[in-house]
Amino acid sequence: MTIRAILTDIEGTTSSISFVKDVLFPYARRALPRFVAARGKEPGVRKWLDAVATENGGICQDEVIVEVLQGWIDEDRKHTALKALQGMIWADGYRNVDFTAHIYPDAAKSLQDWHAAGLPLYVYSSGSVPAQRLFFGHSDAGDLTPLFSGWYDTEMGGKRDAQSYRNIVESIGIPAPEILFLSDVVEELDAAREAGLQTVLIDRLDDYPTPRTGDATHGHARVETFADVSVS
Ligand SMILES: CSCCC(=O)C(=O)COP(=O)(O)O
Ligand SMILES: [Mg+2]
Repeated sequence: MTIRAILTDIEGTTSSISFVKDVLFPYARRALPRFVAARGKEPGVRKWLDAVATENGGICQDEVIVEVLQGWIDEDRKHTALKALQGMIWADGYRNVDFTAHIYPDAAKSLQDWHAAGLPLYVYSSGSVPAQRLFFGHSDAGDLTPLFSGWYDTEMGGKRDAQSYRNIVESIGIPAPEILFLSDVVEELDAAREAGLQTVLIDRLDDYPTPRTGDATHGHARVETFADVSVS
């Protein structure tokens, strides 16, 4: 089947897990108390803090909300409120050039080649859409945001839920069998396949030192870099 669009995950797929875990998450964890104290009253921030408070029995003190959020960072919770707040915090880091976002060179090259060939590219990540734009806007390969036609986060639903991919397919407007989804997580690929998308497991040896072969691939095509993703 022809591929007419590509949907890609970020962490573990275009970019290393260690950048997210060792740079982005600790930055957000450290900055959270000051960020909440400085901006906690802004409606766009308050709404997410209140969502966390409600989910935790109606906590009143911001200091406790911060502790809950820091616990979620430690657990790598993919919670929409946490992801939205992290995105706002990382904006400062990118602006101050405290870091640039890691992107595997093969991913940057293939994304550029596919875009040049006229293939629409989309992102689906647990990171919030603003965080995704910052990420690709300040990548090691420069500003890659012009390559993308659309951005999706967990406001479309969880990444292991087939309905999320149906929602994205409807938004993209291309039939599911003509969209290729790339991810490092087989459960995400399972959900995308259930929704009718084509799938490829990106199995990066830097992130997953033991190659996932046989049953561990759940029958998804497997490659180790974007250079081996076939789109024709
Ligand atoms: C683009 S924001 C940084 C990554 C992040 O917070 C995250 O949760 C990434 O999850 P993914 O769905 O891209 O594996
Ligand atoms: Mg991932």
